[in-house]
Amino acid sequence: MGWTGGIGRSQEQSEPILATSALTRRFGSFTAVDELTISVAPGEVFGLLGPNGAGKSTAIKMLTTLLPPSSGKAAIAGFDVRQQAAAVRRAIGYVPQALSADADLTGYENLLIFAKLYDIPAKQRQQRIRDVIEFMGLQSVAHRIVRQYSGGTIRRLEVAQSILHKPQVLFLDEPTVGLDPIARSSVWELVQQLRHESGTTIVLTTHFLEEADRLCDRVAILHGGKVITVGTPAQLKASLGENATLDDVFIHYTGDRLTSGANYRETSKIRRTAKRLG
Ligand SMILES: Nc1ncnc2c1ncn2[C@@H]1O[C@H](COP(=O)(O)OP(=O)(O)OP(=O)(O)O)[C@@H](O)[C@H]1O
Repeated sequence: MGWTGGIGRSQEQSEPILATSALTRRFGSFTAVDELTISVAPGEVFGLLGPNGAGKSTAIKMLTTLLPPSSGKAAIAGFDVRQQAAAVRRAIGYVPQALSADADLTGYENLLIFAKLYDIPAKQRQQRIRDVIEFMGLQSVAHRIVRQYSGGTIRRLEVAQSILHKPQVLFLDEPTVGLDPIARSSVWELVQQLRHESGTTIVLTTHFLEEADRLCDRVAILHGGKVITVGTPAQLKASLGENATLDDVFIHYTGDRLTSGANYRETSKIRRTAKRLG
């Protein structure tokens, strides 16, 4: 069986695979995520967009069980992120903004560590790793140390690590930050391939609105921790008028420009990531 054989998504399923209700996270008196209510259908590619500090990463951290909510609810694959965190972790994959592969190991060795972390039975590990290496097109580099990889290849390895256990929902937190345009488009091709061939539901954040427009079935725009609008890119653009772009929609709702004139925080993040990814 190849990589895509066993994920078992039921396209017809009408229940959302991810649903939140008034999900809130406060840090002291500051509310980073404010009553977030969204629902994502199985197989959807859902984008969380918003200016720096809008609450995207905090929302993803709550959904991936890394940060407890202050109030509200979230369920993934029917499991509550608070009460059933272990089951949620088995149902999800997560590629964080920070580098999650060890540069001093080979791609294969990194995958082996993740296979053990995910508790994939020893008898299945080799085959599962081989399948995922093939699926991600990592055959020619699997036995080289990660330090020698290009930024785009590191991201492919990180996605490979995160889907070894065949998650139903994959979270990608700014997967293309710091990558050049060619590497970026190879990561986005991969997202499309994952979605089409394995039916994985994908929740991503990105600063590239054109890419969100091309890839996402629906996007939610966050501002000040709140969802200010949600819809398909086509619906959101049409609501502003003919020839509107997702950039126009973004500026309309947030008064902010996302893709140019990066502020200090954004610039330092891009540089940090670019440095890490070489
Ligand atoms: N541990 C923390 N303690 C205090 N404040 C925090 C903490 N984590 C995040 N925040 C604040 O919460 C707000 C939302 O941060 P978050 O990282 O979720 O935003 P974001 O939309 O992901 O931004 P970016 O695009 O820059 O990653 C920011 O104002 C941030 O400073």
